[in-house]
Amino acid sequence: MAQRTTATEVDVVVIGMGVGGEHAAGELASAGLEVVAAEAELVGGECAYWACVPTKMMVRAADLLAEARRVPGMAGAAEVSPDWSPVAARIREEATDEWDDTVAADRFSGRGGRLVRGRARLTGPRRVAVGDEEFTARRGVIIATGSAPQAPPVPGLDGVPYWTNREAVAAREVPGSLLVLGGGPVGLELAQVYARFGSRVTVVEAGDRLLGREEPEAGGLLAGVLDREGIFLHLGATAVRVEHEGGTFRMELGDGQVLAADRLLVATGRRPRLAGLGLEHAGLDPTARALDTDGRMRAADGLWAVGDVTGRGPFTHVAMYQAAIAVREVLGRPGPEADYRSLPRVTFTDPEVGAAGLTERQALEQGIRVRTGITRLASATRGWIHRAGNDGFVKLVADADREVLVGATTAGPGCGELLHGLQLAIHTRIPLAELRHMIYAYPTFHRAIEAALADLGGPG
Ligand SMILES: Cc1cc2nc3c(=O)[nH]c(=O)nc-3n(C[C@H](O)[C@H](O)[C@H](O)COP(=O)(O)OP(=O)(O)OC[C@H]3O[C@@H](n4cnc5c(N)ncnc54)[C@H](O)[C@@H]3O)c2cc1C
Ligand SMILES: NC(=O)c1ccc[n+]([C@@H]2O[C@H](COP(=O)([O-])OP(=O)(O)OC[C@H]3O[C@@H](n4cnc5c(N)ncnc54)[C@H](O)[C@@H]3O)[C@@H](O)[C@H]2O)c1
Repeated sequence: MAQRTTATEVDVVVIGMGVGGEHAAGELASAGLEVVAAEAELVGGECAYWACVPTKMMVRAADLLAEARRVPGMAGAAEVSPDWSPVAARIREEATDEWDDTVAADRFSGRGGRLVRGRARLTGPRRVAVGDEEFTARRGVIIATGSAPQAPPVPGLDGVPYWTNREAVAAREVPGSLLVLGGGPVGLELAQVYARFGSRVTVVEAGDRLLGREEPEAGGLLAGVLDREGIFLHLGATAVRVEHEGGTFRMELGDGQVLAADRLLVATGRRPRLAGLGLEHAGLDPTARALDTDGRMRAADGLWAVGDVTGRGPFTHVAMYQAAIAVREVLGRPGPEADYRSLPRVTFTDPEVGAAGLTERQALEQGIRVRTGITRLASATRGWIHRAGNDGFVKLVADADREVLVGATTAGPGCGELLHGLQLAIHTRIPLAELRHMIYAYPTFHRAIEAALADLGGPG
C-alpha cells in the first residue's frame, strides 16, 4: 500500500475501542501520552452494547422469573406473568443509551485522547490509516479489534435473516419460538433467557454435549436443567440445510428431522477480527487466526495486541488484564508477564457454571498426573436447604505429584462467585493439605469445596 507523505505523529495509536482498547487508550492518555484511538462502531465495543452487560441484564430478569416460579411448594403461591418490555427498556436506557456511545467517547476525550471514527488499517510498522488520515506512532500501535460471530457453512444459512447476539440483545419482543444453533455460552445463556420469557426454544449442538469447552459434568448438568425447563435439545446434531419462508425458519438435520421456528439464533463461536487490518504491512501473517503475543502482549516490535484478537480467552476480564500489561509496557514500567494459569470464566446460565484453570482433560493432555474430586451441591447442607434450583456440583482437578489444584468447576445458584477462592488456590498453588485444614463456614455453598477436597483422596 502506498504511504502518504504526511502523517500525523503521535505517541500511540489504538485500533479498536472495545473493553481492551478503551482501557489501554484511556490509561495511556491519562498518563500524558498523545493517543489516537480509532473505532469503527461504538466506543465500548461488544461487551457494553451487545454482549456481557445487556445479556446479564436479560439473565437477571429471567432468573427473577425462575425464582418466582420456585415459590410453590416452598413458600406459598406466586403468579408470574413475564413481560419483556422492562428488559428491552433497561437495555436501551441503562445499558446502551440506545446504542449511543457519546458518554464513552467524551470520557476518552476528557482524559486527553483523540478519537477518530472509522475503520483503521496498518500501512506500515507503527503506521496506521483511518479514512483519509494517517498516523505514525512513536511508541507503537495497540491492536484491540475484538472478534465477530462465525457462522458455519450450512447450505442456505447465509441467505436467511438469522440473529446473532446483536439482534438477540436488541429484540423488542420475545419470539414465539426460537431455534438456537450452538450450545456454547452465548447459545445457552440466551436460550434459557428466551425460554423463561415464554419462547419455545430448541438448541441444536454439533458436539455430543453442551458447553463443550468445560468439564463434561457441566454440560450434563445443564442438559438436565434445560430439558426440565422445556427446552428441546438436539446433541450431536448437524444442520444440513436452512431456509426461511413465510416468516418461518426451517432447519433440516442430518438425520432428516426438520425443525421450524420464528427466529434462528446462530451462536457457533467467534473469530478474531483481523481481516483487512493490513497485518502484512507490520510483518505479521494476515491469514493467522489470532495474534500471537508474548507475556508482555507484544505481537511485533512496536505492536501490542489485547483482547479477543489474542485468542487467549475471549472474556472481558482477559481483555482488561492484557490491556493493563500493554499499558505498563508502553510506559516502560516494570511488572509481571501475563499469567493465564488460573484463567476464570463463568457462564451465566442458571445454574451458573464457573471454571478456573484446567479441565481434567486439559490437565491430562499436559501430562499431569491427575486426581479429581467431585461433590453434588444438593448433598451439602446449604444445597439441601436451598432445595428448588439447587442443581450443581464442585469438581476439583489436582496435580497428584505437586499436591496442588490445577483446575476447578463450581456449578450452582450464584456459584460463579464460589469460584474465586478456588481460583486463588490454583493461582497461588496453595498445598492441598492447607486447603483441607481450613475452616469452611456452615451452612454455605462453599462448604461443598471441603467435600470435593475429601473426594480427591490422596495423602493428608
Ligand atoms: C453474547 C455475549 C456475551 C458475553 N458475555 C460475557 C461475559 O459475561 N463475561 C465476559 O467476560 N465476556 C463475555 N463475552 C465476551 C466479551 O464480550 C469479549 O471478550 C470482549 O468484548 C472482548 O473485548 P475486546 O476489547 O477484545 O473486543 P470488542 O469488545 O469486540 O471490541 C473491539 C472493537 O474494535 C472495533 N474495531 C474492529 N476492527 C476495527 C478497525 N479495523 N478499526 C477500528 N475499530 C475496529 C470494533 O468496532 C469494536 O468496538 C460475551 C460475548 C458475547 C458475544
Ligand atoms: N459468560 C461469558 O463469559 C460468556 C458469555 C458468552 C460468550 N462468551 C465467550 O464468547 C465466545 C463465543 O461464544 P459461543 O457460545 O458463540 O462460542 P463457543 O465456541 O464457546 O460455542 C459454540 C458452540 O457451537 C457449536 N457449533 C459449532 N458449529 C456448529 C454447527 N454447525 N452446528 C451446531 N453446533 C455448532 C460448538 O460445538 C460449540 O459448542 C466464547 O469463547 C465464550 O466463552 C463468554
